[in-house]
Amino acid sequence: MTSSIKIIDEKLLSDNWYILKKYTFEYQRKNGIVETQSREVYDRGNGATILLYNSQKKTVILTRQFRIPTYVNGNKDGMLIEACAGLLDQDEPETAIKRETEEETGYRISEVEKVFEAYMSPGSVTEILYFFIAEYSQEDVANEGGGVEDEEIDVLELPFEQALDMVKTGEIKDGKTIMLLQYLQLHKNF
Ligand SMILES: Nc1nc2c(ncn2[C@@H]2O[C@H](COP(=O)(O)OP(=O)(O)O[C@H]3O[C@H](CO)[C@@H](O)[C@H](O)[C@@H]3O)[C@@H](O)[C@H]2O)c(=O)[nH]1
Ligand SMILES: [Mg+2]
Repeated sequence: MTSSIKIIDEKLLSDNWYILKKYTFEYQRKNGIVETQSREVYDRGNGATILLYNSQKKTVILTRQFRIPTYVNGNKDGMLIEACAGLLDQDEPETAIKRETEEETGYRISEVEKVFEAYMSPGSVTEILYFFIAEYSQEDVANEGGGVEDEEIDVLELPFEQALDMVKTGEIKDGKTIMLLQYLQLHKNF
């Protein structure tokens, strides 16, 4: 299929933190008719996420932090359990995820395995998220984690089976985290 998109206007709605724009574009429908559409697009850069696992102990490392968007949409105390993740901030995905892993979880990991990449909210957010997994062990601890600046991140070490159960019960409700837990279940013979 050939794309025949023509951007005809790009209006900045907010650059208060990240960038929200309204795009007006010509889009050719399957029947050949060209119509003009407008969509709001939020650009907060690309990100990376990682699931740390220990094959011997059959455990994983997750994080817990306050997420205001979930609080205003039904998550009672706003706390969310997630795989470690962060924005790339101009780095390559592998460099960025090693940096975020050390900042958020305290583990300094040298070998990471990229498993896939995905648009996580393609109707409105530009972001591609790069997904990684890595083995961790006690020897990899470099600091106590918790994040940088005003971040307040708890580090959780959980039995893998318990984490999977928490997906079923709804205690884990974050898309990237569920994707990574299921990847591990499918591919790592856990
Ligand atoms: N002051 C201010 N700070 C903000 C704002 N938006 C984000 N921040 C702060 O910017 C920092 C970004 O931290 P990262 O660890 O780099 O990113 P993240 O928020 O964990 O994002 C990760 O998870 C997201 C949700 O799953 C992913 O969308 C994203 O790709 C990334 O993987 C956080 O401290 C966050 O509070 C804002 O509007 N104002
Ligand atoms: Mg983060």
